[in-house]
Amino acid sequence: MRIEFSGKAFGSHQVLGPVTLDLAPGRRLAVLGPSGIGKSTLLRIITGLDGAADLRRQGDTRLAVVFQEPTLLPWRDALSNLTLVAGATDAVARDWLDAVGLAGLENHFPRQLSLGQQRRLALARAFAAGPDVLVMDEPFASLDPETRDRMLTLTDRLLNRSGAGLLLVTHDRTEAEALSAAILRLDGRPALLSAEKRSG
Ligand SMILES: Nc1ncnc2c1ncn2[C@@H]1O[C@H](COP(=O)(O)OP(=O)(O)OP(=O)(O)O)[C@@H](O)[C@H]1O
Repeated sequence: MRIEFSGKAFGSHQVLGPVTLDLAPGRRLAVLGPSGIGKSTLLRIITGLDGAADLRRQGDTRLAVVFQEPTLLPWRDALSNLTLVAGATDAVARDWLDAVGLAGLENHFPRQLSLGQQRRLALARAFAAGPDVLVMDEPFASLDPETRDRMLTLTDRLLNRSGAGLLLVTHDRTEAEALSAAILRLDGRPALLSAEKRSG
């Protein structure tokens, strides 16, 4: 899917310049840039949570989004969080719960799960929706180093298993590298995306 728009302003503040971005299954991209540059704004436009006047989408690519906070339904158990929100069948939901190490916890409510388990549930939910591209907004921020490394390994494995592409927004280049994502820098005023040259 190609996403194109000529810019995004809030009032007189021109945050983003022209953007052209190609997303596809199997293609892994990471957007890096300083705080406040417009990374979340870019992601909100791509996922349709925010608008851009002349936004054009070519191609039909299903996106699933994982935010920094797990955003689960508190009054539904783990299984229902997948079947209701992702629209997965019971069998598909159980399979993804198993893949993230939550087998046996299908009937636990989010508050009965640790924060790490809640994040894995949110990841399972995203994959259970069968996306072509997984979109992640700072999903590993605020995790302790060990949990972060486990989540990175798990995400990499699930991306391989599903064949989905990735669009990751992060401050941290080691996360992009751990997921073998090509790095796009978002920088300048208004901000522009540019591919980072690989050295060596
Ligand atoms: N709804 C809004 N109304 C007005 N200004 C906004 C709005 N959303 C974002 N901005 C401004 O747009 C700029 C980019 O914000 P954005 O949250 O996209 O940055 P970011 O790169 O994601 O930052 P961080 O890495 O700190 O999360 C900021 O100057 C912010 O104040």
